[in-house]
Formats: sequence, C-alpha cells, structure tokens
Amino acid sequence: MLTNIYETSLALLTDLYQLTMSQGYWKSGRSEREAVFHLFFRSNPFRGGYTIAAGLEYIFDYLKQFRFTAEDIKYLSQLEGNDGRPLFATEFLTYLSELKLSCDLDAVPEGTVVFPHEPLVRVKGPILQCQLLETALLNLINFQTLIATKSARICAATGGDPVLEFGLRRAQGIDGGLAASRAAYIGGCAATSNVLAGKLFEIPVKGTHAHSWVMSFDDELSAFEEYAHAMPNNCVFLVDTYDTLEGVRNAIRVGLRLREAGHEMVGIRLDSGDLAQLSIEARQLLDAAGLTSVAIVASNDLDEAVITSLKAQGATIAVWGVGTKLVTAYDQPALGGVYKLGAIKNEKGEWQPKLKLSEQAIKTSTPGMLQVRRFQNEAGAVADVMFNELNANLDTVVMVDPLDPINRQPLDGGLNAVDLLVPVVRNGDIVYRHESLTTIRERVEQQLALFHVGVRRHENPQPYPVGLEQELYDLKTEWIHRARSIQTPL
Ligand SMILES: Nc1ncnc2c1ncn2[C@@H]1O[C@H](COP(=O)(O)OP(=O)(O)OP(=O)(O)O)[C@@H](O)[C@H]1O
Ligand SMILES: O=P(O)(O)OC[C@H]1O[C@H](OP(=O)(O)OP(=O)(O)O)[C@H](O)[C@@H]1O
Ligand SMILES: O=C(O)c1cccnc1
Repeated sequence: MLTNIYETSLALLTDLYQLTMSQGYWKSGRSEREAVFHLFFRSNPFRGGYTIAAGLEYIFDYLKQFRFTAEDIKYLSQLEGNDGRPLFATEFLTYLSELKLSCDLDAVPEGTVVFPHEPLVRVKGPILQCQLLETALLNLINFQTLIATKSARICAATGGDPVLEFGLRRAQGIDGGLAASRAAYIGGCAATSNVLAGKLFEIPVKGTHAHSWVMSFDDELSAFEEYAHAMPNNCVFLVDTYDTLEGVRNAIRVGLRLREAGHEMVGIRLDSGDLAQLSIEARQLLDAAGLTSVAIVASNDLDEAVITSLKAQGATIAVWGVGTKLVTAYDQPALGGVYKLGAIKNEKGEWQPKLKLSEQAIKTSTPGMLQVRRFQNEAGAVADVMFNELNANLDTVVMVDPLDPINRQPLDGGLNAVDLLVPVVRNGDIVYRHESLTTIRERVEQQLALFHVGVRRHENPQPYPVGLEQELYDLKTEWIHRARSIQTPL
C-alpha cells in the first residue's frame, strides 16, 4: 500500500476560480447538474512519439484527503471581494463543509503508453465537484506523466544499462523531488539516491560518494582507503576530483586490497571531462588490473541525447547517473495537459455535448463522454480510436483522422481491442486495486514493445494513428457548426 504522502486536507489545493465558479453553480441551482470532463494533453513531450501515463496513485491519495475542514472554511470565510465584503456566502461555505465527493473517475492505468488528445482521466459527476478537482488532477498527472516519459526516453537511450536517478538536489522542491523519483522509477530507472522516496515507494536506493569526501582528506588515495574501510560493500569511487586517470589508478590500488580482504569494488564514477574517452581509458586500466567486473558509472548533466552520443562514441559506461535533466524535464518543463468539459445534462436530464472552439482545429476539444479503444494485432498496436460512450455503435469501427477527414479507415473486427480507460472511482470511493511500482514498470516495458520502433525513436518519430470513431467525428463537426452559430452576430 502506498504510504500516504498527504496527511493534510487538500480541498484548498486548487485555483481560486474553481471555488468562485462553484459558488456560481451553487447559487444558480446547478451544482448537482451531472457533467463529464476529460484530462488530456495536446502533444507528446520532448518532440517524442509517445507518452507514459503516471500519477494516478497520487490522485487516490489526494481524493482521500479531499475535505473542507473547519479551518479551511474559516480561511475561505475571511476572503474578501472587491468591495471588501466576504467573497463567499456563509450558506455556500456550509455546503462545502458538508460536501462528500460522489464523482466517478475512469483513468488509464499508470505505465500505459498514451497519445495526444486521448483522455488520461475522465471525471463524471456533479459539475461543482468535477470543477473542484480540476487543478489538483492536472497538477498530479501533468508532472508525473512528464517525468515518467523523460525517464523512459533516457532508459531507452541506455539500451538496458541501469539508470540511477540522482535528481533530488535539483528537483522542484520536496514534493517535486519525491514525485519525480517515483515517476522516474516508473519510466524505467533502476534505483534512486532519494532515500525518502525509497522508503515511501519501495524504490531501490543506490549511491556512490561526493567530491567532498575526497576533498576532506589530504590525498585521494587515503580518501578511497578510508571509504573502503568504512563501506567495504558499497565501493564506487568518484575518480575525477583531481586527475581522472590518476583517480582510476588509485581506485585500482584500493580495489585490489579490498579483494585481498574478501570484498569486491563495485565501480568507479566519472563526473566530468570527456566521458567517452575517459571511460574507454578507465576500462583498459581496470581490465589490465584484473578488475573486469568493476562497473564504470558516469554522471554530469546527462540526458537521452548525450547518452545516445556517448554510446555511439563507444563509451564503456555500464551505469548512468542522471539527475537535473531528468527530474526537471529540463528541455520541456511542463506537459501542458488540460481538463475540458465534454458534456453536461440539461434540465430534462439529457446529455448535451459541449466543446471549446479554437482557431486551430487541433485545439478544438472533442465533445461527448469519451473512451479510447486500442486496436492490436499479433505485431502490436495498430491504431487508437476515440469514441463517445453516450452514443456508440462499435460493431464496425471506422476511424476518421480529425485533421484529414477524407482519411477514413475501417478497422477490421479481427483485431484485438482494449479500452484504455478503466473504472477507478465510483461514487467518490476508490474501486481500483493498488498497483505496485513493479507492476507499473512492467506495464511500461510491455506497452512500449507494442509500438513500432519508428514511433519510439527519438529523432522525428512516426506519428501513431489516433482517430475519432465516425459517429464521434460527425458529432464533433455538428457541434463545431452549432458553436460557431452561437457566436455569429444576428
Ligand atoms: N564524449 C562526449 N560526448 C558528448 N558529450 C559529452 C562527452 N563527454 C561529456 N559530455 C557532456 O558534455 C557536457 C559538458 O561537459 P564538460 O566536459 O564541458 O563539462 P565538465 O566536465 O562538467 O566541466 P568541468 O571540468 O568544469 O566540471 C556534459 O553534459 C557531459 O555529460
Ligand atoms: O549532473 P546531474 O545529472 O544533475 O547528476 C547529479 C549531479 O549531482 C552531483 O554533483 P554536485 O556537484 O551537486 O555534487 P558533487 O560534489 O558530489 O559532485 C553529482 O556529482 C552529479 O554530477
Ligand atoms: O550517489 C551519488 O553518486 C549521487 C547522488 C546524488 C547526486 N549525485 C550523485
């Protein structure tokens, strides 16, 4: 079971406008009106071809802590509007203090490969409640999905060599550091240096030593000897404090003495200079000394591009320590996920599709209560089709490319079909079984294997087909026309 990260009430972890709109829904008698929202992103991060969904378990933790306590209500009661009078009505605050979530959430399991415009989470319930959840859900899913994806890319670049996540010191605060360690492990990292993340999430913890250890002695050899004395079963010597190849020679001296004492040196770490050249030279020195099992660990601002380049240069690095660029998603610091209303019930209790128009077709949201069906054959995933659960006849599925509607592809009934969104919360209660991070990591591997290498490559990846089921496409087109006419002046 995930240890609760959050032990405080979290209903106020939201943008003020969610609460002002909520008072609006309440005052206009529409707070209980049923609505459906979708959380999705519009483009794969890092100019990549895929994205790894993550963060769902944190949503469960957040929902468990969703309540307006007496202190929260007191705080809200003190907020003032422009005229200096209370922003919120006392009766509305009483309503909030008695609020119990009754939403249904459907979500894509963590570790699933997902694509732009596909809902990662779908929230159905009283519109006021759906609205109150928006900001926190985006906060939780956007960040962890981004970092899990970055991690998967870095791990793909190492081609299976272990990646150690070293990012805590450069992460965005305490919570960012913990969530990043979790997401990095989901994406494929072998271990973290973050000990609290290790304890909370059962992630293996690993580490070497810092330059300060070497600098605290008069010479490097004494530093390595003392470290070996203190930690004979965890010796990875950082060799670049003064002269890297001299450092390797000192490590070898200590490694051979350790062996005589019945221990094996685990590795050396390179943290500066030309990592390809130094790793090749260090490997030669280690092998010549008979220390063939000693691993070369490298760190220093690594990311998937540098790792790919180092591999191409024949670097003999066996373990990769990656911090800053992983946990901060350095080259793209936000996923840009959004949360849009798909449908709302009218006074008669009938679902009304809703969409948000945009100048750019790609930004116009898709109406309905959406589900994603992934079609697969023996070779892997063929296409994902979004459909509207409110009005779907899926006996024969014709997929329409929303950006090129002439491109209509019938999907053969012989294909396997899996619906990506699964029930996770019903009437406010979590109904999804807890998944270990091991299960989630395995899912990432299995899922990535379903996709063509062209979709997975980092340079100019092939777009994977994601389309709208024909009836949904027609519905969207109809509602685009209707929405435009709403705006057309008489
Ligand atoms: N052979 C290589 N090919 C491509 N990139 C490399 C190679 N070796 C190191 N790098 C990367 O180059 C970047 C800068 O390395 P550089 O050697 O300039 O800095 P540094 O070694 O940290 O400098 P300093 O000695 O001041 O610490 C780092 O991201 C590092 O991982
Ligand atoms: O480069 P990153 O991918 O962010 O990996 C983490 C970095 O953090 C440490 O450096 P730092 O200078 O903070 O401490 P040190 O004195 O132990 O090298 C470590 O040596 C790595 O270089
Ligand atoms: O254990 C390490 O080598 C380590 C830990 C944090 C940051 N950099 C390196």
